[in-house]
Amino acid sequence: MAVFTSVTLEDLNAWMPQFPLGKAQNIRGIASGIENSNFFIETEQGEYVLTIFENLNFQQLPFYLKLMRHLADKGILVPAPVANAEGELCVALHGKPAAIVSKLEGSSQMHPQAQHCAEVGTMLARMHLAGQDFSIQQPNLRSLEWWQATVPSVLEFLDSANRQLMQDEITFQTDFAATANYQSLTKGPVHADLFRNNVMFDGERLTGFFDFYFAGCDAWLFDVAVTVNDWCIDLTTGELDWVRVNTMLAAYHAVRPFTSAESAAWRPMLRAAAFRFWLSRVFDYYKPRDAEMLTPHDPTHFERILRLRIHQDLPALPQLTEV
Ligand SMILES: Nc1ncnc2c1ncn2[C@@H]1O[C@H](COP(=O)(O)OP(=O)(O)OP(=O)(O)O)[C@@H](O)[C@H]1O
Ligand SMILES: N[C@@H](CCO)C(=O)O
Repeated sequence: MAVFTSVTLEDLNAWMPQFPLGKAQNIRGIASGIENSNFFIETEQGEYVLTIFENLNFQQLPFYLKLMRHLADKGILVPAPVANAEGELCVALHGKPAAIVSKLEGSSQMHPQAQHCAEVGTMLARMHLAGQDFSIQQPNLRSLEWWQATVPSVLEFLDSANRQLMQDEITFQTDFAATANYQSLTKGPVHADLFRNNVMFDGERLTGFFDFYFAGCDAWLFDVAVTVNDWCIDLTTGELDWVRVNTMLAAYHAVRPFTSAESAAWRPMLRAAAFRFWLSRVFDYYKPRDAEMLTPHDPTHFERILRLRIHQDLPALPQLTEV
């Protein structure tokens, strides 16, 4: 179970008076998740989620929590962090940063149909637009700089074909990031990890995006590519399902039209999105932070997706019709 730091009801009630939620009546550890310790808590004001951050620090967290607050205030369906009496969203618990956020209704849709992809595409575009006037800048901490620093540390664990693929791709992505095409892409706060397990649905109704702790300022198209690479594929082969891709892209485009620069960058960005998760999964697999507690994700899944995105035919991004 992914609770690295345990919290009893007594611990919680000693800490809770600073929040306007009354007494906590129950606390339950959440088994899924590999980054943080998460709990459902029942308070006099209803159910909330308590997260203890195992890897992020007090300097990094205001970006994520204030972004969620900003988006929630603009009507984007995301968990709303609760401030304490001093107006702080992030407060130490057992010496680690912790936050309370609202609990989303519903559950993850692990077998999405086109309709679910449309809902995700629409909310993603709305989220990008709503984040435009967010004032805090923090880079995506899992982008090019992290890739460049991390690749050398994992090459020794790969066979020669994968070592070659990883070296070729980091070179390709370094060159791509230096192009005028890449530089001209619209950037802003992105979720950067919008997988099926980070979105809640109640039937076909999307009830929220969550787990913003890989968010950062990056190209909006990177967010679209990460999302397509998880929501619109056959999970066993990594192949794109063109109906789901086209439905998600059309829904996004109807809210925030894609630019011609984004069309030109689509394939490199799908590759970047696959590479990011191949690398982080290889890293977590071979260099786990705590080997006993983490159940690493399968790295070969994204190696397969990266190989496909380099060569396969791709559905084009929708374009504005010229008049
Ligand atoms: N605001 C929320 N509302 C409802 N459920 C939530 C909320 N936040 C987290 N959960 C539940 O807790 C589980 C774990 O949360 P989360 O995915 O954020 O953990 P994590 O450790 O960051 O995991 P990972 O990085 O592996 O996705 C989710 O799958 C979801 O069931
Ligand atoms: N979504 C990531 C896990 C970290 O959030 C993955 O599937 O590798």
